Amino acid sequence: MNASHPKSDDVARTSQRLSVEGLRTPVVGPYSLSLAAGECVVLTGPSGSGKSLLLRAICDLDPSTGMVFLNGRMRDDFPPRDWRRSVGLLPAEPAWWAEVVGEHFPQGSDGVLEALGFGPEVMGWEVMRASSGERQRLALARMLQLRPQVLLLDEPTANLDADNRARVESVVREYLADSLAAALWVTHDPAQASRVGDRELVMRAGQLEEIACI
Ligand SMILES: Nc1ncnc2c1ncn2[C@@H]1O[C@H](COP(=O)(O)OP(=O)(O)OP(=O)(O)O)[C@@H](O)[C@H]1O
Repeated sequence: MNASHPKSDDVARTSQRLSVEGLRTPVVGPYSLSLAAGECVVLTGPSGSGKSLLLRAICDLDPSTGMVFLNGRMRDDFPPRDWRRSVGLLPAEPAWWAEVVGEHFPQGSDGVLEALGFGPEVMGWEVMRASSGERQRLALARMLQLRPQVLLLDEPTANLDADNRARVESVVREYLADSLAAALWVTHDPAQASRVGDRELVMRAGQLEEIACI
């Protein structure tokens, strides 16, 4: 093997916000992909094809083999808590560890809650009184306050009407532009894929296929 290969691999990884190489769990993979700074890549594919499991594996919530790099640094070199703060997962059904919304926002709101359609009174709400669509938007705001460098978004607008869908799309696009974070955005909506995606990856029969976004 040519001795220059490892170095050129390092250069390629460092130039990407996220690099995934041969990532595999007992159920899905191996998958390889990369996300550039500021880029939004949409992930589509049939129900049950493994999109959510790929996001969980990248975030390190499920055991996996293969390699994942953030800005060229290997996932194994990060304390697990730091990895999960830097690579934020917004699951389809987010978990809540405190009863009142404000407890999840110790620094208060930084404007994201307002941009997502909430008034200041939301801080006093009990989480369980929020609708599923409200909880989805609250979970996005909670994740963004940690300033992640990669967003893994699992159908983040699945429960939303058109106005709130537009709010979420706009908040995420602005966040990526401001912070140069990258996003992997799972959607079943072709119109949304072309609105938010810079590229599209389709998961089909255990393969990731790249198609151009229209
Ligand atoms: N722990 C597990 N062991 C075995 N199979 C699993 C496990 N968890 C999920 N699966 C299966 O893996 C497949 C992929 O699930 P996944 O949730 O990733 O699909 P998806 O592409 O996100 O689907 P959807 O678009 O419906 O959300 C499904 O068939 C699911 O039943």
